[in-house]
Amino acid sequence: MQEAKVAAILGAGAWGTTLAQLLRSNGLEVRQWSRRSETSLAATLAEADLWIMAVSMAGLASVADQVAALQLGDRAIWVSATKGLADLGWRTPSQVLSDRFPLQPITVLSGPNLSKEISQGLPAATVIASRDRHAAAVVQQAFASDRFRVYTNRDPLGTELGGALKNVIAIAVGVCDGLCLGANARSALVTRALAEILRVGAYFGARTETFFGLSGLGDLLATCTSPLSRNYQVGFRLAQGESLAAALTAIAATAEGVSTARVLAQLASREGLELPIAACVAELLDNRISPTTAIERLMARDLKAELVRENQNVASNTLPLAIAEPLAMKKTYVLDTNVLLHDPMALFRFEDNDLVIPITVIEEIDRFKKDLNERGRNARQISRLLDGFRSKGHLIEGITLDHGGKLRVVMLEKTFLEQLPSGLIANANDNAILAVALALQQQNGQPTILVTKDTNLRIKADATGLCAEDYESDKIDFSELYSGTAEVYLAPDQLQVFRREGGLDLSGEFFPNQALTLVDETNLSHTLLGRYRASDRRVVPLIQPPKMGISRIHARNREQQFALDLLLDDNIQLVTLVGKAGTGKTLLAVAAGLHKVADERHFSRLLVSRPIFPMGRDLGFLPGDLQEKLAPWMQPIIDNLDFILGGANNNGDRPSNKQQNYQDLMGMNLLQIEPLTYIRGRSIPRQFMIVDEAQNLTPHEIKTILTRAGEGTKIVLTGDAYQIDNPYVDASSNGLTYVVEKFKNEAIAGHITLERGERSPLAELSANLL
Ligand SMILES: NC(=O)C1=CN([C@@H]2O[C@H](COP(=O)(O)OP(=O)(O)OC[C@H]3O[C@@H](n4cnc5c(N)ncnc54)[C@H](OP(=O)(O)O)[C@@H]3O)[C@@H](O)[C@H]2O)C=CC1
Ligand SMILES: O=C(CO)COP(=O)(O)O
Repeated sequence: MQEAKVAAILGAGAWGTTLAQLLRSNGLEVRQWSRRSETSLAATLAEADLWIMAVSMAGLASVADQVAALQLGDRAIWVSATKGLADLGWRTPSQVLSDRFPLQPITVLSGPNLSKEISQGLPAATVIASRDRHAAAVVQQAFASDRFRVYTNRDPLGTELGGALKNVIAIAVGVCDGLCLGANARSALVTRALAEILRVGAYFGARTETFFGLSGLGDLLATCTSPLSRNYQVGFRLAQGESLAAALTAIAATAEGVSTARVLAQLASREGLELPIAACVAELLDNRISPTTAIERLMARDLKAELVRENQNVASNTLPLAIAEPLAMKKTYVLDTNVLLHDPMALFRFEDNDLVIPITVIEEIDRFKKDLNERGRNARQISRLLDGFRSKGHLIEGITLDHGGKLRVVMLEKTFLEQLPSGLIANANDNAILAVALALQQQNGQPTILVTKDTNLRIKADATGLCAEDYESDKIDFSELYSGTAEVYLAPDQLQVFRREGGLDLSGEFFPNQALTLVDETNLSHTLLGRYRASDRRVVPLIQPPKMGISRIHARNREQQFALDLLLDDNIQLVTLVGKAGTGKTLLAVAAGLHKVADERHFSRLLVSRPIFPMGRDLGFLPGDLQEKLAPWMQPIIDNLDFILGGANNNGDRPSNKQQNYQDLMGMNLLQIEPLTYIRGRSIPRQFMIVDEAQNLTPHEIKTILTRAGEGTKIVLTGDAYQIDNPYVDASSNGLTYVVEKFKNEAIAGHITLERGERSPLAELSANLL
């Protein structure tokens, strides 16, 4: 990971100065600029790794324009630290930046961060939000310290809306406190405000859960409960009878809630959004109502239920009360072809929102339906599902799905295409789908979101002002993937009990079969290894491999010991091993499989398989019979078998009869190596089955494999989420990552992430650096 060394901060107010202090104490070189500085903007930004925007919203667009005019390249990562909303087009600060710097990585920094407390060295936490994981990690690293805890998330929009909207609410709470209305009134105001914030979030298509994190609820609480907040102070002073001008002069700093309230009032009236608190604050600020009238107006609103969708069996009812109401706003999701080809069941994954399939998507799906691969099968499944829906009504008029949402197929009208911005070719399928979504956005009273796995289409949508999302229903955050291991600190006598009695009762939350390193808390170099047994909440010792090793292979590090333990336990029917090249995952799995089949005879056969995805450019037509054609793809497995059966040492020395050995096993029907293509439709009883390179499979494909497991079969999935050759999955949406998370609570499954490379120093270095 690239490390940030130089940061340029634009804005020399309270926040910019505090951010500079945080970065300097982490050893970064920091340059700060404001419109009054003597140093030039160009000199401040030149060669900096981070460009941090910390000017008030009022100056953000003009400062961004000045930076863009300098044309300094797109290497630096932007960090947007401003909290506000632009009055033109309701753009958030990072959107204003991305309009001008479309090629640069953009991150958002936001959280409960009253600058005064942070500059005094008091502890605080914040969020770095970005769609660009790498950029978020670099910025996280630059700011994180033992007094400033930095989290990341992938919802910059929700993160920024939380930060902008809480300023308005802080003004309202300041008024409430200034009028001495008490704690009950303040709590009611903050709670109802959360509903209002969520409503805005739903309108823009932000993620609901973001508003319950640090940048949402966290910042709302900090700003509404601390007199340090300038926005709160403005409200408090208004309640004391001061004019807005006098209040702003007195605080002598930015109170973003003033302009944000006006922007929200405009949004509410133009888009028909119910934002009573923001509307009242705006009227108060413009001196159209008094503080007392503002409060009276809020209290005199129509009586209504707190929970709008009571007694409906929908997911939102499991969420806190205040959020149910904003979720009542339905959205229209327009689905791209690649979403349905990736997951035909996507049709059922949008709760009670409305779904639209542009006719172009149907035509594209039709083109794939004869394919003999996964994509073809999914295309056929979509066609069958849509055909089945026809019995419920006309797809063009819309049919109601079981969850309550409407599904309709929308024809492409000429007028839709005419509305596309010039420069977008009307006869491209992507643009036709975009045109339908844009037209619906204009016709619809509800938020419209284009869902596509195509990054470029999402960028085009963004450029045309349409909200676009990746399809993430089966996505797992890879950076937070369950590792399968944990450390437990114990007293020396507890370690003795574990050793003496062959186990130890353990309190605490662990996953079934989680590998535990028991650390002596008085001597950290003294450790014992065990595995958590969930049935009786005990940690038990690992299975000891024979002295000769497993098929002569010995574990070389702790992670490999954990992996072998899972591989050797016959009660564990599913093992997942994730690790980069050279960590030994495939070798261990093959060694354990051979041992179980040939030595212990516990399984009737070792079946090793891998999906066929060429690495790099395809070789084209290959001569020979099936085995010969498959040889290049199966060679990595054969290399592992060579190594084990030939008893090769680490210098690569091997006896000359090695090839004979694995072919002997195949002749005896103890070993079978075959591509995954041949697995579908079969039942696989009493076999030790290894699926190598499982990161190239979709969740749906993995399901097909796991459901083939017959009586007494053990399945081992191995892979490296950073080496994906399948264009339809990524580190977070591939089947291997998906299975790790889905099975982590199951007693018949175990997982280990292997981090340490053991192949060679060069292999290890390459896997880390490249
Ligand atoms: N203070 C805090 O605790 C936090 C603040 N924030 C956010 O950070 C942003 C900045 O806040 P903060 O530093 O506290 O505010 P200050 O009022 O202390 O400073 C504002 C900064 O913005 C600059 N600025 C204001 N208007 C313009 C303009 N029209 N053109 C160019 N520059 C301009 C000012 O320049 P000059 O110095 O020349 O006047 C100054 O550098 C706000 O959006 C705020 O919500 C976020 C988290 C915490
Ligand atoms: O954003 C802030 C705290 O997170 C600062 O709030 P004020 O701008 O109201 O002081």
